[in-house]
Amino acid sequence: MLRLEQSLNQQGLATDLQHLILSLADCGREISALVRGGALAGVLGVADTENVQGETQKKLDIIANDLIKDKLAANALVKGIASEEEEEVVAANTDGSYLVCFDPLDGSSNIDINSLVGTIFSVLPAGEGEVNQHAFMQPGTAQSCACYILYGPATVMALTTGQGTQMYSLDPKTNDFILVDDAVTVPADTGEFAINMSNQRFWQPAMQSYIADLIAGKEGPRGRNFNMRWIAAMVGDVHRVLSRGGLFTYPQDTKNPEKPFKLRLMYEANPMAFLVEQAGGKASTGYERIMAIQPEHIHQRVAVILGSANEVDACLEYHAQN
Ligand SMILES: O=P(O)(O)OC[C@H]1O[C@](O)(COP(=O)(O)O)[C@@H](O)[C@@H]1O
Ligand SMILES: [Mg+2]
Ligand SMILES: [Mg+2]
Repeated sequence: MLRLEQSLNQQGLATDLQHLILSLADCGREISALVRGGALAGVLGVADTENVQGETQKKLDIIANDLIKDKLAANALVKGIASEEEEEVVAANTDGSYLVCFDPLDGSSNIDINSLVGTIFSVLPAGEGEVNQHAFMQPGTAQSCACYILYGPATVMALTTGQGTQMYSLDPKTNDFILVDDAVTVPADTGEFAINMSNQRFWQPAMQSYIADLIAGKEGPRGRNFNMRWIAAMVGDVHRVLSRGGLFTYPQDTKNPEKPFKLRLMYEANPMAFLVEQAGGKASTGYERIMAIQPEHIHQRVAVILGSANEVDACLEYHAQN
C-alpha cells in the first residue's frame, strides 16, 4: 500500500513538483467530498452566470474553480493559473516555478444526474518574466505533469510526470490516495469507440467514413463488431480508455460554424494526451500529434482522437485519404 507521497518520492521527482502534485491531490480530495455531498452539500444546480466561452455555469463549476484557484494561489510554487472558468490568466506568486492550467469540473452536464465528473490539471514550467497569456503558450510536450481526478463510485487520480502513467484510488477511511497501478497500459487494439453520434451529419468526410465502417461491423471492411460508449464527460471516457482501451474522439463538426471544435487544448486535450501517450496510447487531431501543437490562445479548441494505438492509426488512415 503505497501512498501518493511515498510513490512520488520513489519516482525521484524534484521536491517542488512533488509538493505541487500533493496540492493538486488536495484540491481533488476537497472537491470529491463536495461531490459526495450532492444536494445536501448545496452543489447541484445551475448558477446565474456564463463563463468566458458563453457556457452556462453550474454551481459546482464555480465552487470547484474558486477552491482550486485559492489553493493554488496560496502555494508559493505556483506562478500563474489558467482555468476554463476564468477569462484571463491569473498571476499568483512571483517566484513560483509552475503554471497550472485546469478544467475545474469536466462533465458539468453530469452533475445533476449523479453521473461522472472530474477535474483535469496540466502543469507547465514557468519561465522568467511576467505571467501573461504568452507565458502559457507552450506545447503539450513541455508539460511537467498532467493529471485528472475522477469523482466516480471511487475517486481516482491518474497521473503522469513523463515516467509512465500511474493510477491512485482515494481511500475513504484515511483520505489518502493509494497507488493501485504503477504502469497503466492502454491495449493497442480495441473493439470500443466513443463519439457523440448525434453530431454525425456535421462531421467531416474522414470521420463519417471511419465511423460508418465501425458500425458496419462484421459485414463491413473492418470485419468485426465494435461497441459504443459515451459518458458526456471526457474525464470519464478517457478513464475507460486507460482502464481497458478504446478510441475516444470529439472531431471537428459544422454544427456551430463559429465553434468547429469542442475540447480545449490547454486543460483538456493536452493533459489527456500526455496521460494516454505515457500509457502507450496515441492522441492526434487527425492531422497532427496533439502535444506538438503550438498554442495560440489559452481557451483554444482542437479536434481530439485518442486511445488504443492501432485504432487511432486506423482512424488516421481515413484522414490521410480525405
Ligand atoms: O455535449 P456533448 O457533445 O456530449 O459534450 C461532451 C463533452 O463536453 C465536455 O463535457 C466539456 O467539458 P466541460 O463540462 O468542462 O465543459 C467534455 O468533457 C465531453 O467530452
Ligand atoms: Mg471539460
Ligand atoms: Mg469544465
